[in-house]
Amino acid sequence: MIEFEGVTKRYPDGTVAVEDLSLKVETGRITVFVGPSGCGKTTALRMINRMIQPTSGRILIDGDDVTSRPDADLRRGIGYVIQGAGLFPHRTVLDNVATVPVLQGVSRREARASARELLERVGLSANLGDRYPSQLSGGQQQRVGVARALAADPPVLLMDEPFSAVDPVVRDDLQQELLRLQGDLGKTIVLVTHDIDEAIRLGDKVAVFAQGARLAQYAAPADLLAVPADDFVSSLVGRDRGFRGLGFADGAEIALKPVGHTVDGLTLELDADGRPVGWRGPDGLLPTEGTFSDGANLRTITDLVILSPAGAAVRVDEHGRADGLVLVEDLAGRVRTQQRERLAALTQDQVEEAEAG
Ligand SMILES: Nc1ncnc2c1ncn2[C@@H]1O[C@H](COP(=O)(O)OP(=O)(O)OP(=O)(O)O)[C@@H](O)[C@H]1O
Repeated sequence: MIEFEGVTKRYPDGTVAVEDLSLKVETGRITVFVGPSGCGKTTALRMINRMIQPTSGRILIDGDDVTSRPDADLRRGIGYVIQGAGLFPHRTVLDNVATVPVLQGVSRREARASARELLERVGLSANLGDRYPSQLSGGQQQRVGVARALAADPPVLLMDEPFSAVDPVVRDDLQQELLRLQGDLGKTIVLVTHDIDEAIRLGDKVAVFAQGARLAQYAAPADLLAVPADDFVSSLVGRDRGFRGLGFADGAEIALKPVGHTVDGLTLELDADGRPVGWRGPDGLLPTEGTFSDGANLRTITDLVILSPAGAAVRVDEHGRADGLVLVEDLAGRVRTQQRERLAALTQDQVEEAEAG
């Protein structure tokens, strides 16, 4: 766990970038600092690895004050990824990734072999290893930046706007890749972004900062969407928060209708193996517009219901065979209860937090 205890940073010109910040970052999870430009996100992040010294207060990693260890020793356990990757331009990709392990005494050969594996891990083909950073796309460079930060296998990873220099499509890929990687690695990640959608997508918990790193809200993304703490958070979270919140609601508990059910004169037609072909009705065959399977969230299912000519989403099993239908009314029933459940869970969490001190 990383703990900020009453941390303040006042720059020499008098600017108070962070004022009395207290916050606990959970081990093995992704915590996102989000907020408008200049609110103190980067300053707060860089105090963790002591690139910036707090004016007052303490930061503890697993109970140890970060000031109790030499900088080099501290940073060995903390990977750092920045916007635009910050790669060494005159070193090949492989050597960029191998830099820190070589500095730590790992043989060059061994470090390069692990670097190759790491490149594949972050979704790059190992044969890009001999190129120089300028010979890669922005998204590829960013992946190399992540590989380099992971090379020393640090338990903590700090990421400062890691994906903001790339276009939205690449950004989407990189975000997905980070979530996949984190599923394998379980690092303690602190990620700074000004993009609330990125925060909601990536964060296990999101710290919404106002000016001076004042914590406006610190909550799971689903809770930020369901119950923004104040107008500031509400305006940052933006529109459609109810609909976006459905992305965090499990679709497993929706009542299903049998596949043979006729909806508005339309019946689901199946092929010989039981896979959906389309909706058969008086006007011929209409498309199903997609299917969902176990694990789908309410947002996905709602989208399918809206797109379906029958107003029904088709569920399929692991072989692609239709095994149930979700009709508008069944969806509505689930949507009705899910916000109530979320509010009840929030209240329960608050009670437990209060009891824990
Ligand atoms: N070295 C410095 N000297 C004086 N003021 C600084 C310094 N670095 C940052 N600041 C100021 O501290 C405040 C917080 O800056 P910081 O970079 O932490 O914000 P941020 O939330 O990361 O912003 P952005 O999203 O624009 O990067 C800003 O008002 C900034 O101008």
